[in-house]
Parts: sequence; C-alpha cells; structure tokens
Amino acid sequence: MIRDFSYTSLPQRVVFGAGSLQHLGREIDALRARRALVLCTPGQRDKAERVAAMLGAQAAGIFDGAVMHVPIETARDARQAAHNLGADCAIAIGGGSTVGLGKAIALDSGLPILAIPTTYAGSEMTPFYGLTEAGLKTTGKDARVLPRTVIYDPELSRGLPVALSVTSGINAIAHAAEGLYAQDANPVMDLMAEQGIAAMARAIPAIRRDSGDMQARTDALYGTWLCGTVLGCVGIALHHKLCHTLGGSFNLPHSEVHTVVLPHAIAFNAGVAPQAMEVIARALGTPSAALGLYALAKDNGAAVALRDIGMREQDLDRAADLAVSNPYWNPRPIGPAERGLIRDLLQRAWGGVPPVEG
Ligand SMILES: NC(=O)C1=CN([C@@H]2O[C@H](COP(=O)(O)OP(=O)(O)OC[C@H]3O[C@@H](n4cnc5c(N)ncnc54)[C@H](OP(=O)(O)O)[C@@H]3O)[C@@H](O)[C@H]2O)C=CC1
Ligand SMILES: O=C(O)/C=C\C(=O)CC(=O)O
Repeated sequence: MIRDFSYTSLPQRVVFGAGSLQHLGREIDALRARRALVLCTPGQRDKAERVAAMLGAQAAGIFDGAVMHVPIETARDARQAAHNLGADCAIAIGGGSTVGLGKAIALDSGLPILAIPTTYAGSEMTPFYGLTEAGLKTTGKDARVLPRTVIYDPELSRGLPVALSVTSGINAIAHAAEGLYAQDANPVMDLMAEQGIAAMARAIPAIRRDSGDMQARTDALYGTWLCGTVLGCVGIALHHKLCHTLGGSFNLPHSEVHTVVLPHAIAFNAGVAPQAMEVIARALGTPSAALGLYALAKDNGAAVALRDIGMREQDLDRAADLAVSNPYWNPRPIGPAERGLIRDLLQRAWGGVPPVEG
C-alpha cells in the first residue's frame, strides 16, 4: 500500500565507474573552479597527490590533516588554508572523515565540494555535517555542505582493508535500513534502499573472499551511492542516534559501532515496521532482517560485541541515560519510559549475543 509522502530530491551530479577519476578535469571545469584545494588524511596522501598532478595549475594545494569526526581546530586550519591559497573549490578524496572536512569548509565559505569517496560511509550524498569541539560532537544540516559533484571510482577503494570494507559496508546498509521506516520515508527511497542493501550484501562476502574483486568493489560503491542517498533524503531514527551516542561520548570507532548496533536496533523496531523488515530480509536473502544483519557481520569476520570494540560494561547505564534523554523520532517510542528496554538492547549488543525482537 502506498502511504502519503513528500519527497525533495537533492541537486547533485554523480559520475560512476571504474576509472572515472579520469573525468576529474572535465568535472572541475563544469564547476567553473580554477583553484582546487585537495583534502585527505595523511594515509591517503598518495591519492591526493595523484589528484593534484591531474589538475596541474588548477591545484591550489593539498591539506592532508583530515581526522575522524572533524575536530574544530582541524576545520579552522583547513578553512584558513583554503583562504590563504585562494581556493575556489575543495576536492575531498577519502572516507567520511575527509568528506566531513570538506563540508566544514563549505559550511563556512560556501565553496563547492567535489567528493571522491574511498570508503562506503556515504557522507558525500548528504547535507549533514558533524563538528567536534571540546570533545563534544554536534551535527547539523545545511544545503551548502552537500557536495556538488561526486566521482565514484571503484578502483580507488580496491585497497580499503577487508575488515574496514565489511564494517563500512554495513554502515551504508544502516542508512538504507533505517530509511525504510524513517519519518520522511517515501517509495522512491524505498526502492533505492532495497537495491542498496542487496548490492552491499552481495559485495561484502565477495570482497572478503577477494579484496581485489572489481565487480564486488563496484557493487559496494553502487550500494554506497544508493544507501547514502537514502540517508541524505529521509530522516534517521534509533539506530543512528545510538551510534552517535556511543561514538561521540565513548569514542568508539564509527563503522564498527554501526556494525554491532544495527541488528539490535532493527530488532527493537521490528514489531512496528513489518514492511521495512520484509524489504530488508528480502534484500539480504534471509528470513529475518535482524538475524540476517547479525549473520552478515559475524560470518564476514566483523566484531558483533561492543565489548570487543572498546566499550566498558560499567558505561552502559550512562549510554542508556544519554540515549533516552533527548526525545527524537522513532517508529516505536523511545523516551525515559523505555530506558529499561534500551538498556537491555545495549547489554545484548555489549555481549554480542544475537538480536531479540520485542
Ligand atoms: N555527514 C554524513 O552524512 C556522514 C558522516 N559520516 C562521518 O564520517 C566518518 C566516518 O567515515 P569513514 O569513511 O568510516 O571513516 P574515515 O574517513 O575515517 O576512514 C576510515 C579509514 O579508512 C582508511 N581508508 C580510507 N580509504 C582508504 C583506501 N582507499 N584504502 C585504504 N584505506 C583507506 C583511512 O585510513 P587513513 O587514515 O590511513 O587514511 C581511515 O583510517 C565519521 O566521522 C562519521 O560521523 C559518515 C557517514 C555519513
Ligand atoms: O555524524 C555525522 O557526521 C553525521 C552523520 C553520520 O555520521 C551518519 C552515520 O552515523 O553514519
């Protein structure tokens, strides 16, 4: 049954395909940019140098200081570098951390961003940004931070380590899974979510078998585009909020937290979102959405317990308090009255046991 909906599509250009980095010059010209600042982490500097070499005189310089969760000091340094170098565009090549740094520059200056993602986080398709100040991460939404152009070149993610490919892929699946029951869910995004989950569920085991499998790397990046688009167009709910609490307040690694929490958050919502569960299970090719997600992580070597990724059991009470302290939308209520249920969910996620619906 088609429910009532409203849908706003976001203005972006996507160039997809193995070797598509070759179109960089054409895409920079289309943005009417003359001096591009190239952003990266220290570890991905070789890729940034390749980009700068392709641009020649159109490269303003390289800023290689991107860090997870965009510390405000790094954002200020990058903004200053863009200003000092007279940049009229930022190119972010790397994962969500590098794209996030580009967004911090755009938020301040309105500079257009061209993103070249090398992980499956999906930030390049969203108008959301995050900034961390004095240990506190705040997130926001602003049309200026949405990258104008995205080049998805599977060749560039060939070297992404297998463990990170698995958890980053499940981070993408989380966007689509929650998009299916989000407040702004709509039929177009439902189609993209199902195809995105299916592409990623195909890609993950194949990458685990052979990290250089270009068909699998292509599927994974295609899934990234679809799942990231869903995140950018519809809202988030319990799962993303729990991950932000755990990542932001307990400093747990981003994609690994998503991987552990997702089956439990989906199980929590299963009873009130049966249609979404059907779609997720169909896309995974499993009878149960929550158990299918748990198996996808476990069978592919990912950690399925918060205790194995740095969470202390004595912090679970505080995490439950934080998770229910700010009311936010979820298909099933999650307020102070549900604190006990959320605490149980976190206990199961901490211990790494299979998810329990209800
Ligand atoms: N605003 C939004 O809509 C969204 C934002 N995010 C944000 O993005 C961040 C997480 O993004 P994520 O991509 O998981 O993490 P990172 O960008 O931090 O990348 C994770 C790791 O991947 C490595 N890496 C990246 N690309 C390659 C490659 N091609 N080959 C080898 N190694 C590679 C990096 O290594 P090295 O350090 O050596 O470069 C890094 O250690 C979080 O801050 C999250 O909040 C995530 C999703 C959506
Ligand atoms: O924290 C941000 O930068 C904004 C959104 C996300 O990180 C989405 C996610 O949790 O993957």
